[in-house]
Amino acid sequence: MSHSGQSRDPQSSRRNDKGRERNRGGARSDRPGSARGFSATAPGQRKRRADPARLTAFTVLRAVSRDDAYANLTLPAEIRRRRLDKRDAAFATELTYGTLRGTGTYDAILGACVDRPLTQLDAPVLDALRLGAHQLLNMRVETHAAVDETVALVRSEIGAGPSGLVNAVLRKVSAASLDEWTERLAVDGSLSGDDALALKHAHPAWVVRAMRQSLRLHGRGEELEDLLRADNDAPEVHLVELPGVLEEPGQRLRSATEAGATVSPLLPGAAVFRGGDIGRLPGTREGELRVQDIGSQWVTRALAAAALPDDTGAPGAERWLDLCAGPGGKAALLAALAAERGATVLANEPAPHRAKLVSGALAAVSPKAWTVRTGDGRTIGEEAGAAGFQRILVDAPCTGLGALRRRPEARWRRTPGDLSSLTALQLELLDAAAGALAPGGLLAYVTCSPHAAETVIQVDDLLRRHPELELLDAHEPMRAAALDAGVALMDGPDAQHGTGTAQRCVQLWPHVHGTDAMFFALLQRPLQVSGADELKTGRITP
Ligand SMILES: C[S@@+](CC[C@H](N)C(=O)[O-])C[C@H]1O[C@@H](n2cnc3c(N)ncnc32)[C@H](O)[C@@H]1O
Repeated sequence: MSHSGQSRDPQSSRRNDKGRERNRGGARSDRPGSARGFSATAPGQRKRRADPARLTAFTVLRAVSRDDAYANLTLPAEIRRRRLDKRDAAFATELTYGTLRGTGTYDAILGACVDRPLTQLDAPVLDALRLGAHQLLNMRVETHAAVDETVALVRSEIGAGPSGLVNAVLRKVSAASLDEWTERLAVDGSLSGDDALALKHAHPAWVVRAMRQSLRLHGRGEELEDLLRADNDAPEVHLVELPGVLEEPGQRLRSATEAGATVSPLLPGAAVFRGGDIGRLPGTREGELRVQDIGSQWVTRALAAAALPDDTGAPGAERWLDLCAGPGGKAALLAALAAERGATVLANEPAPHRAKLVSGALAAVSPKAWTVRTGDGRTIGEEAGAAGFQRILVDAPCTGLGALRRRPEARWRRTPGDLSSLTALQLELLDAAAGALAPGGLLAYVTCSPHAAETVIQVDDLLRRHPELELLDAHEPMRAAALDAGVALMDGPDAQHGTGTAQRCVQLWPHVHGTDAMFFALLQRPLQVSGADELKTGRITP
């Protein structure tokens, strides 16, 4: 298991108790298991104050396990509240994200070092142990610093009582490297195949199996470990300048590049930002320059780029629909693209607070181009009218297994049980969207999950229920929307080689495209639907 880039070579350099890196030179005193690596002072006499970065990480870990909080929202607020400087903020981020991503594996290791089931430990103690285990096994923190600082954290935040236990357990953890631990546990537990990979790469075994199945469907059966590794890397930050909203197009992207961003060779208007304060970039406050994964940008642009039949017979401007719009990332780009060609977008979202976010996201685009509806997407037929919508985006609620890099705790929160309610909702939303399509209209089905049940199987089921729909080759509009390097990704050595339905859909992957694992299928309603098809879909009764 590797987490962010800084933990690749744990022996090359180490961090001192403040998390500052220092060269270890030839000294081996802090090698795991070496008695000289530990503080000679008894836990009861050591320092009592926790350092701010670890305290920040611990506070977020507690919020995640106690309140089901989202680390990607809680951590920045906590960093601001404690006024951490840049280095402490980076250290706190790695501590928090790494600990959360690795939770399942660290729990397996801690389980082997504690003389009782982990469920019998107080939750704050368990969080502190996980934090210590991450420093020992996956960061370049000196062993004595990882143990002493975690014990200090426990003393100041929980009390002196458990500090002896935490000290003893972390010493046991430090006796082997992460690879040694995972090998030992795999042997002891007779783990093989996906279960062993799950432990090694810190993914739940059901997620590993789902990833394997999906990769196979898309002709990438050999790439499982590459994907699992990529899931444990910190994602790059991608930016988009909304098209058509500036008097001087490209102006916001230019200032972003002057501040260190690199223009993306994949898509127009996109850039990659590898560090710095995004909020300071001109245009972010106004929403003209937005943070958005390139995968999200790509599928949105592809829906806009896909060709409609020459004459749909529809009078007036095209009507587009974003059925599941909250919080509005794709809606903003879609509306900007719509405004450029005189089309309008109806952005629908049932949760009122998320609908507000959608309005906020759309604020940079001419208000003539969009409307927000707060309502259940399954009742969208009310808005479709006789003419229907020419382009519909169904960016459905899903397990989010394609965005594991961004939401470090998500993999341990999701369960296979979530799939049945989500796939049922996806099915109903797709039916509603199919019913709202104009003749010749296009329906883009997008998920931020590569799970077969939410993607290819869902599309196959949709085609069974709606035989009038045609599944188009989604690669075509992806090429049309892309710059040369993006086209090369669709066609070159990295192109996918799936079969059947999977072959006509696009599945993006973090380890191939550097994006979230976004799925994109494109379906079209024919200009004229036969009476037999209408009968089958129940749109007319015999
Ligand atoms: C994957 S997110 C959409 C992300 C969004 N398109 C973006 O790019 O910012 C799915 C959205 O579907 C919404 N949703 C949940 N149930 C829904 C329903 N019955 N009808 C329409 N949308 C629904 C959720 O509130 C959530 O905001």
